[in-house]
Amino acid sequence: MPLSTSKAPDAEPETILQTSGLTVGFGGRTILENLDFEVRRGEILAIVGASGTGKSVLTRAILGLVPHQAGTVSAFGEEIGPSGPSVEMEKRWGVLFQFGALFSALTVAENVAVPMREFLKLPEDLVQDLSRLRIEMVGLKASDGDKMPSELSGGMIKRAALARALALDPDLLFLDEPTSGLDPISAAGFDQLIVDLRNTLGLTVVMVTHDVDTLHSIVDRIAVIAEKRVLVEGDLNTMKTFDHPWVKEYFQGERARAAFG
Ligand SMILES: Nc1ncnc2c1ncn2[C@@H]1O[C@H](COP(=O)(O)OP(=O)(O)OP(=O)(O)O)[C@@H](O)[C@H]1O
Repeated sequence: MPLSTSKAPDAEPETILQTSGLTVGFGGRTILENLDFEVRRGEILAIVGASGTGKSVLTRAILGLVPHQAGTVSAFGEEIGPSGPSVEMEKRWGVLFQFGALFSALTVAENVAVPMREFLKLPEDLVQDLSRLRIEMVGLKASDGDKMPSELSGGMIKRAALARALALDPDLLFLDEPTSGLDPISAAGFDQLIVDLRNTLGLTVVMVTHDVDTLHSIVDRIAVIAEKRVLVEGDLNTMKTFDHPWVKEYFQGERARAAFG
């Protein structure tokens, strides 16, 4: 059953993120070549592809965490120069890493406060209030803010990491396999949370995922990475009719049929 995905009314298609001719490689081995990709304001876009095709490399190249050899990356209408994204740009996006990447020696609330302390000069009581707000926004209890990451379940770790990704009230959210390791009910709950946040905060969401239920229930558009580029992009129906061995197996294979019906 698809989740409620109604969009904010002002979601005019507008490119918020774009790569043009992007080429990324390591030690003479090209992973992505001449890759064109765009993300429109307000959408939930999923990057899918076989293991090792370069989905994480693409997001890391966009975030400026790995260098690219050719092409351009632009975010919010501004090209990211050779020295990587500006601080102003970094403040406009939040990242949820695959395993949460919480600081194990800090409480949940302290983790959420890290970006605020790094980027904003706010009085301490405001930082604490904002951290609590973010924690509640992702469906955790305010009292969970006092817990250490080691005391959290897998689902709570994802939510705590999401609260930290939302710390600076970003426009754009990157999620790396957000539902991996969650049971189906927790995964569905997390998917609904992402939709709700997109709708209430007006976020744009880019996620790397292998979760066919997520693709079915909340994603607006899908970009398939294969053969070092975006092989095809579009909605689920486009994927279901695209003639390529991996795309066919992924979107029309047994597991896909179970999810897509
Ligand atoms: N820093 C690096 N140095 C050298 N090779 C790298 C580096 N980062 C990634 N690679 C290589 O790039 C290729 C793509 O990796 P990437 O992690 O993007 O795959 P992926 O599509 O995200 O896979 P998965 O679905 O399994 O997470 C892999 O062959 C990987 O070994």
